[in-house]
Amino acid sequence: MSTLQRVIANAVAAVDRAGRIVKEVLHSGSLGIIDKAQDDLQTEADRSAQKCIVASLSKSFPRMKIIGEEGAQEGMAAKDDWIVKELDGAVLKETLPSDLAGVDEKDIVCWVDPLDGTKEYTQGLLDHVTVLVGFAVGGKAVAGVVHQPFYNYTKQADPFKQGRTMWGIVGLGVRGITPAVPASGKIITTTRSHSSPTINACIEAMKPTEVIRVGGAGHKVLLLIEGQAHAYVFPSPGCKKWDTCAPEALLEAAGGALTDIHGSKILYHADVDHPNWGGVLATCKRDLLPQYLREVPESVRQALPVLGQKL
Ligand SMILES: Nc1ncnc2c1ncn2[C@@H]1O[C@H](COP(=O)(O)O)[C@@H](O)[C@H]1OP(=O)(O)O
Ligand SMILES: [Mg+2]
Ligand SMILES: [Mg+2]
Ligand SMILES: [Mg+2]
Repeated sequence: MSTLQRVIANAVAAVDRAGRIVKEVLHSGSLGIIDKAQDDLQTEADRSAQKCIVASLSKSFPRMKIIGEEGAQEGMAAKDDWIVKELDGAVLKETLPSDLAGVDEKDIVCWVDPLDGTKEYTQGLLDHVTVLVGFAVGGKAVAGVVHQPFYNYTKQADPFKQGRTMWGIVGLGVRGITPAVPASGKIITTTRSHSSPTINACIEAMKPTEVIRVGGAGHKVLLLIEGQAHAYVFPSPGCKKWDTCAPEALLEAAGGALTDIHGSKILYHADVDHPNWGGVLATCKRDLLPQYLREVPESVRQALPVLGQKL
């Protein structure tokens, strides 16, 4: 059994526990909101869910490098029942692509966003929330685990029996989600809570038939995979590597593509800068990406630094 496969299997089990914590905090009625920076909130759910995922993965895979959005969380003990040792059986049944099967634990970099869509979580837009665990090897996003705790959420049913988990491995495919493409139009999804004149100018230049403004990098990539939007356009440095690693791998495994606004690969080595300085551009199908890249106005390109290598 390959190490990467065991790591992904553990992450699939751990995100479910993290999603439970996200629900428990919501139902406690006390979100414990902290302002980390302007337009950058953290809640008790972000803190505790990160502790759960990082404590679980680091216990079983101590040589893997794990980078979480909420930092080291020093002084905060993980409760015993937050530590998930289980490995998801469905992941273990798969056969990994040969280039990933032999990867050593110390060469895996894990990017954790314990709660993506924090702003929307605090505003009750619960379906925008995802838990993201991405895995990179050699700087490339190769596997992504995405949990959506409030998928099709209804207050009438048991909250802990709701939610879904999706995962994808580049070269293998996706599980827990069925890829589709929009039937017609030119539908762009983008931020609802971190907008800017540059973002709006870029979208306007692309002449979409519809713009879907929703929260979360994970959520927007799910819209691409499920055929509700053609492109995710975010020419801003606001998204960090933990926002894009798992969504990028899931999208690529589903046949789409995610790069920066210049078409350069986003790099996920352990020592990289955390912000995605070149912004984010993603399409539901990989062959749609060049068209959207050509449509990025020169003024928008000038506003964002060029980094990395072209895809
Ligand atoms: N200016 C910003 N500061 C901090 N985080 C940001 C910023 N812009 C985007 N993000 C992160 O990227 C995600 C996608 O952006 P948006 O929802 O605006 O489209 C956000 O939910 C947030 O992740 P998180 O909620 O995990 O902090
Ligand atoms: Mg955040
Ligand atoms: Mg995020
Ligand atoms: Mg987050």
